[in-house]
Amino acid sequence: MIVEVENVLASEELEYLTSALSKAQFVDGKITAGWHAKQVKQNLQMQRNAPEAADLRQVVESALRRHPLFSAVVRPKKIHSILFSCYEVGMSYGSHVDNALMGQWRSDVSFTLFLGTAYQGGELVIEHADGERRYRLGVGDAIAYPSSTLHRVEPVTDGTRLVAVGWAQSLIRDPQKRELLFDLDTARRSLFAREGKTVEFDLISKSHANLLRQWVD
Ligand SMILES: O=C(O)CCC(=O)C(=O)O
Ligand SMILES: [Fe+2]
Repeated sequence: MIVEVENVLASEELEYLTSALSKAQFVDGKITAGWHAKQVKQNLQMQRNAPEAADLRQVVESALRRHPLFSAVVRPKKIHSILFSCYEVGMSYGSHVDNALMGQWRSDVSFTLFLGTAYQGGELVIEHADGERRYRLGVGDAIAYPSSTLHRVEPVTDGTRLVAVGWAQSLIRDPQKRELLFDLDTARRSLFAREGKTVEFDLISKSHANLLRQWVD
């Protein structure tokens, strides 16, 4: 499931991130790419061990965790490997699949959090069996998509594309099971809002809880 998650960042957080990133040192993005992705990765990223890096990653992680849609769809066990990337004119990231393992953590869901819109080109393109979809979201919004997909970032033709990217290992490894739990949860909440705690609500809640118990990693 691909979800667009709006308003992940509060305005102070966005300001804090963009101001810190405007002063940060950026290095060649190839250093964190897998051996095949290196061939097509042309961007810059903030040095991972810069003194402010851990703080900036924490802002992104906690903003995502507290977002009700992101947490319900992704069910993150671990949010990891957050990077701050910058694409200047001519930079792009060709078609690739993300590494399945990053250190000890699995990548189930990839995300991009958009930190600026002053650029042209630079769409995130996700490939599907039946075609491609292109994404370019507003500032402070994020997209979450399966790490199993081939995807790319189109060349930036004007301005600078600044994003935070990262990965989540989900409590529910199988994307179909994750979607099923999300649908059941959405349905029971809407039923509750309309009719309160009915017998039907209790039965869906029971099924939801018991499936979660069976499937959680
Ligand atoms: O910048 C993006 O939207 C995605 C970048 C990407 O695919 C990656 O860093 O693996
Ligand atoms: Fe990627």
